[in-house]
Amino acid sequence: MLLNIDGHRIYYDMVGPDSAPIVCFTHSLSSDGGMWQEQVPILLGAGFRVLRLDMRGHGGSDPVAGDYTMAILAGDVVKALDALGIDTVHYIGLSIGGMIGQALLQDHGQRLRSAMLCDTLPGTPPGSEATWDERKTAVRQANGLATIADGTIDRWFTPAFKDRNPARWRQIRDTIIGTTPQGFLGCAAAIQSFNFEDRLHTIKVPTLVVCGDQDPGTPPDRNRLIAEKIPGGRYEEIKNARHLPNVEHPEVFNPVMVSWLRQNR
Ligand SMILES: O=C(O)CCC(=O)CC(=O)O
Repeated sequence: MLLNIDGHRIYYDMVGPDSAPIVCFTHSLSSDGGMWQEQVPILLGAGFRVLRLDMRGHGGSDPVAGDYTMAILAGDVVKALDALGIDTVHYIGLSIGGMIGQALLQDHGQRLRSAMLCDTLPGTPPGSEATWDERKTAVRQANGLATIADGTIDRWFTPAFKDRNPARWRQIRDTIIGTTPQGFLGCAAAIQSFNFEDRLHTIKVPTLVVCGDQDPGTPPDRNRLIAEKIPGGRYEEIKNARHLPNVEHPEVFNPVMVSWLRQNR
């Protein structure tokens, strides 16, 4: 389904009973709401309603040209909630979804009942400018993400997972390649220019931070720091997982998620 937000269409998917508390998911850079498919049936079974939003230029959402900021991307989430008539949600975001989550926690905290931030960062890591410039150049030159897809998959999944579930990682690789260059470049610019570290202590919403123990791009120490700086923040690590622990080890991730949501229901 599509929502018109300021003239561009945002794709969303909402399932579950009208009266149930809503869990709102946002995804990582160059993925889409499909990265949460291992979580949806579990949440429906636990009595929640599930909303998945595709970021601009990702999945089924229209690309918008130019550089984005975390505030702009958080604004898309708030406008989508407004358009759907939703007051508050339990928020779960991974990677850039977790960065958008920090923007929401700081500037729109009244819309969140709880937050789960996964495999994310509190700010642009020092020294990462060149890495992001290289990825952006590769995407611009190829006018697409095909040339960065294999490197991305290797940061996202362990070799053991790739052996165990080739159909799933290939599906996610195809989603990476299907991401629009504008969506990737706009979001990459947002990742290159944000810093929430100094304001994390102002957050008042219950927050859990989760990270794969082998995540190379958004590593455990950066995630633990976010939990330490948020008053009452909690931290959990998923063993033997890289950047997408919800896909790599749903049998560990899902009980952590459901237990967290039940505590804050
Ligand atoms: O995946 C994201 O949303 C941004 C952070 C990132 O690039 C991590 C990675 O791909 O290793």
